[in-house]
Amino acid sequence: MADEQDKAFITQCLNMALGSQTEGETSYSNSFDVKVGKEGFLFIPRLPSSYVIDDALYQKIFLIANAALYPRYTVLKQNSAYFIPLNTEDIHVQRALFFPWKVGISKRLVISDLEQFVSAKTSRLIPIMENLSLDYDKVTSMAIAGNSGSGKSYALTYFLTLLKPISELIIVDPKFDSPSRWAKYHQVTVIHPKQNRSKSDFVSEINEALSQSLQLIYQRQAMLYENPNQKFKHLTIVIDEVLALSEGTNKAIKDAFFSLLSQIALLGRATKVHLLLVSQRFDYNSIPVSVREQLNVNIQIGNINHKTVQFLFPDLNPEGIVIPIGKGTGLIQIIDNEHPYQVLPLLCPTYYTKKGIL
Ligand SMILES: Nc1ncnc2c1ncn2[C@@H]1O[C@H](COP(=O)(O)OP(=O)(O)OP(=O)(O)O)[C@@H](O)[C@H]1O
Repeated sequence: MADEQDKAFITQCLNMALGSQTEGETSYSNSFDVKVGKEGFLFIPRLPSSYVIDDALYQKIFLIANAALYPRYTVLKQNSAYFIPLNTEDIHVQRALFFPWKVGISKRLVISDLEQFVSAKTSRLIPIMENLSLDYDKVTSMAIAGNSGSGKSYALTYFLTLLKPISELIIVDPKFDSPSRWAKYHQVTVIHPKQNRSKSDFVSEINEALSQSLQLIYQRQAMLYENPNQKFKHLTIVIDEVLALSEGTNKAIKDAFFSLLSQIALLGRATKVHLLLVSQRFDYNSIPVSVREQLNVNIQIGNINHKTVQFLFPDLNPEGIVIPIGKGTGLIQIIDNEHPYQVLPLLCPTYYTKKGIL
């Protein structure tokens, strides 16, 4: 019954708003039909039609439906028209445009005591929103981007706290700020700049740590060669403000830094060595393209527009995605076998913790 209501509602919205896009044709003239399923809805054009079935039509339907179905469903933005074949012999209606959705809208997690939350957690999943969790066994590299004040450090502290029980951590903190304080409190290794040392010296120290991690990858690869079922403990290399490392650094040292990052991003997957990178933006100055291509959790917080999403979501036109208002909000994309291709509105968790750690 609910499906019938949703179908009637979507059909009505499309009839009224599509107008010029379908050359004035509507479902009343039998020019298209709508079908609702669990995973999304179908727009079934009746061909031949006087309108063109192309990306522009697909995006227009997305815009109309996503706004009309908010907050009942979140229609998942696709980069281009999503065609599916239909199981019929009738050539006029053998294809449909598919609009996948998630029931409801993204909801923020609010955690009243972060330490207690972490110690009470039994599964290895990392909760991100009320209906979204991350399986760390299935991802290798993560990136958090956002303008100043958007909530990157706050989100990073959350991830550090949740990762600590499941992963060894090496933290690089060029700003000598909250990650260093967090690391001191939790007795975790941290590399930060020191007063009497130069910038290049600092990046060399990071390269040393990256090189050791790469050695670990090689050792683990050799172990996997002997026993493919070998299990390893996660190791995460966390780098805050990556952009700060490449600016004003001696070229040879910067090149070595980029090369080490690339190798770790490429080879870390099977050997459970991860990168967690934070930066205002991820242009080609901050990380090599090959690292960007390996990222499988992309988080952009703060301002969301064509310009800000161009590095982490190069194919995405954010138009029509409802971005929640508030601190630590934006977009998230998880690329693994479990989640279909999707970019979701994100609200980073809000948590409370013992005073003085942040
Ligand atoms: N998810 C959230 N829930 C509640 N408050 C948040 C959230 N995210 C950020 N904030 C608040 O917003 C403020 C700014 O966040 P934060 O310092 O993490 O920004 P930033 O992106 O790291 O900025 P900068 O690059 O200048 O360091 C913080 O004081 C924090 O309390």
